[in-house]
Amino acid sequence: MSAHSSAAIHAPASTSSSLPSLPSIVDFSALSGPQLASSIVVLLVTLLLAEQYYWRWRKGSLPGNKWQIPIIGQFAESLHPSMEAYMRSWAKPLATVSVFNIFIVIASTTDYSRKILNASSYTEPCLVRSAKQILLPENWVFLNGKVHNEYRKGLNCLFTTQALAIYLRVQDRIYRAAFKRWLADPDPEPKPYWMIFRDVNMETSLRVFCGDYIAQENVREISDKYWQITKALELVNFPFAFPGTKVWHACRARAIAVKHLSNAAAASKKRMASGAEANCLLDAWVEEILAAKHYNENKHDGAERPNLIVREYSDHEMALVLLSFIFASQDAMSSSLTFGFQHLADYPEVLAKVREEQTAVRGDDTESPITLEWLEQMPYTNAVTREVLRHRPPVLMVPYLVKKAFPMTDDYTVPKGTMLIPSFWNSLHDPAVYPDPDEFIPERWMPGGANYGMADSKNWLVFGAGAHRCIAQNYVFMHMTACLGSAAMLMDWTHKKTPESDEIRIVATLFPKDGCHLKFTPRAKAAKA
Ligand code: HEM
Repeated sequence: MSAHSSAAIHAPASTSSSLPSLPSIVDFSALSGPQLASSIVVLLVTLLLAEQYYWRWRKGSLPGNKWQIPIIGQFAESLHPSMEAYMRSWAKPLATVSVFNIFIVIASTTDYSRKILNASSYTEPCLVRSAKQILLPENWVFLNGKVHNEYRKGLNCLFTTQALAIYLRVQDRIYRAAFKRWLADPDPEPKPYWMIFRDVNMETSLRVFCGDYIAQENVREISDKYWQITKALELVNFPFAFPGTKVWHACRARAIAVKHLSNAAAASKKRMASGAEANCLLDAWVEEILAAKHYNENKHDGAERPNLIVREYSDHEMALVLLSFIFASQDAMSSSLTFGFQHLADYPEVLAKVREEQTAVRGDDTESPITLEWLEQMPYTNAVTREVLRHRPPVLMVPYLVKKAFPMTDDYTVPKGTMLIPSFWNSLHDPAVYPDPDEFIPERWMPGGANYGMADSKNWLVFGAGAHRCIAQNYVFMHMTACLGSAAMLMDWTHKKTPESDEIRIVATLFPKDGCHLKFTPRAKAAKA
């Protein structure tokens, strides 16, 4: 038995012999009924006043309610997030909220957001409050500092040009199959497509990540169950994962996903050991590990190979990395695809330019799978992707946990334990940087446009910044540009505008409030025009 556990076992015995027990200090049995009642009232009032005092102390000079609803704070509001409420909190550079006594500071200027994202000695990523329960505490996304940087370096091999070329082949196959299904829909009326885009996106992710190592019925199962995870992605959930709560459902969904992903990792290791060709992200990863091992065993000059991955990854560890990718991508990508299709229908002049570019690159060839070389020759379609991401940034905020008091301004230090949230909407809708920021204008990214060549400008926070910036930015551009470009080439679609089309619904990320009513029809003749 370890020294630690034996000390823990012996402690109560020694304390009970040296300290008076609680009833001997406050002998409740000696109190009359009214005395007991008034003692309890005094105790409760003291606790409630202490809670209010603590709130004001943490808030300091920052704006925010003078008083908090006891215990739950603004929990009710956080259950139904709305753009209107978010906009109110972004009206000030720093705003404060409390939910179940979790003190939250929301930062909404570019300078503050960047300061937080680059303060890894003061902060660590906490995603949303329930994320550790859902993704499991050992997941690499919760690492920070040097150990995080090292781990992340080992994952860079998953997003090389060579790896992206493999993924693009898989994506092309899945989009085309989805387009066929949408075109074959006999219903003449437009219908909401946001959940359909979501399903296609999950299928794309799982096939890109796991190839054919996951059976179709398991892809379906993960996709269906994953909705439970999306629904649990509230900033702050009910604190206990009791059976029936959203977090409890999400943890059950995660267990199923991890089981299938672990099995896929094991199958990829087995297949790649026999020298097979890489067909998916897992294969590309295993191939890299095998190549590194081989190099290590055979190197003659003792030189280290750059980006060498020398260690093994267990099936479970690989599954958790894939889960983190699904977690990071599923909702954001579904949101961006939905707005991409909606905007192309609402701005026919933009769609016409996309088609012109697609035809210039592909000619009459609508059948060959899209390639990385082709994508490089599509600056306008890429500009559409960039503008969709700016106009409707799918990740509005990234919560961090303050692990050491963090001097935010000259007169305000964010206390340890605070959930500190940089938010990006204001940066991406700043009229000084993006003229007419609420308009959808892909031309701003083209030669002669206001933002041409400014992809790395200070305000471009779509993918965050600093050590935890999105690892898959190139993948995102490839995914969106390939999908929207091919759709424009192969189909026509109409968007039924409703009063809610331009309003935003928040379910983990942003979607058009009406779910985006679309109807797809073939474009065989026009494609040849
Ligand atoms: C429209 C799509 C996407 C958007 C807008 C987006 C945005 C973001 C943002 C804002 C962050 C946090 C950055 C920070 O804390 O500074 C992030 C992190 C991350 N993203 Fe993405 N993302 C997208 C798609 C993806 C995809 C497709 C993947 C995986 C295939 C992915 C994997 C990750 C990972 C693993 C992290 C955490 C990185 C780390 O902690 O080192 N994301 N993403």
